[in-house]
Amino acid sequence: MITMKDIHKTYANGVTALNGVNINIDQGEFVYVVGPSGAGKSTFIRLIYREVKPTDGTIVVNDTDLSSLKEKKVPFLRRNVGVVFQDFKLLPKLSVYENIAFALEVIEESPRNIRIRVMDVLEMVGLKNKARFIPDELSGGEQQRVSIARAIVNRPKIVIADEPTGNLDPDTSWEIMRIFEEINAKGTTMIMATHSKEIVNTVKKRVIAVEDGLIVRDEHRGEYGYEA
Ligand SMILES: Nc1ncnc2c1ncn2[C@@H]1O[C@H](COP(=O)(O)OP(=O)(O)OP(=O)(O)O)[C@@H](O)[C@H]1O
Repeated sequence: MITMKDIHKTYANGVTALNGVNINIDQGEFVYVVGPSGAGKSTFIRLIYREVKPTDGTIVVNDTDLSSLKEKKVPFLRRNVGVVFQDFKLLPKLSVYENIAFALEVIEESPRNIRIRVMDVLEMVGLKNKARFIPDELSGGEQQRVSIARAIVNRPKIVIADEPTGNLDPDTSWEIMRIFEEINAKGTTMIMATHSKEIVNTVKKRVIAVEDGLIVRDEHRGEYGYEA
């Protein structure tokens, strides 16, 4: 499903973010990526949707070797990898509905299918009644739910979330976690980088800890393991 072999990443400025990462993540797993600031968590996550290319090593995602993937094939990879960001990254001038439909319009889904699928995911995240709102008219938690709906509308095999609750209050963060658990329960792999000790120690999952560009711990039903 996701395999990294001896992955190294040194950015153009000479900073080495990953320094020999080996990992295997199976379809349907729920994985937290934890570690101190600057440890390499975002770099690890960005490799999976080819936002970042490794300097060395091989990475295979959904049977595709990303090391040799041609640039023009990257959009095909991204159809199977939904991404959720800390700052939502919604298009401010488009409605909730349009923000989500956009992901399907680019792959030329029929208008009828688009309508059905957008309303389905809006129902799942509890925002059917806000389809015509623009992002500014929503709370942070609601905006994050829209971005989750956008990430799953293509029915990807993997959903990646980089600090998805970083800008949200605790109650809203639990709502977001409930949605991620529901997505995962349907067989989607969930990979989430987080600094939330409370979430990791409450909703127990596999924990991968990254420090200085290396995986230093990998435990099923693991603990956060750092001071919050
Ligand atoms: N685009 C980039 N260009 C140059 N250096 C980068 C780039 N992105 C990250 N880095 C550097 O790589 C190292 C790892 O960064 P990364 O963002 O992966 O860490 P992180 O664990 O996600 O940190 P945080 O918890 O603060 O988000 C850091 O030293 C960072 O400054």
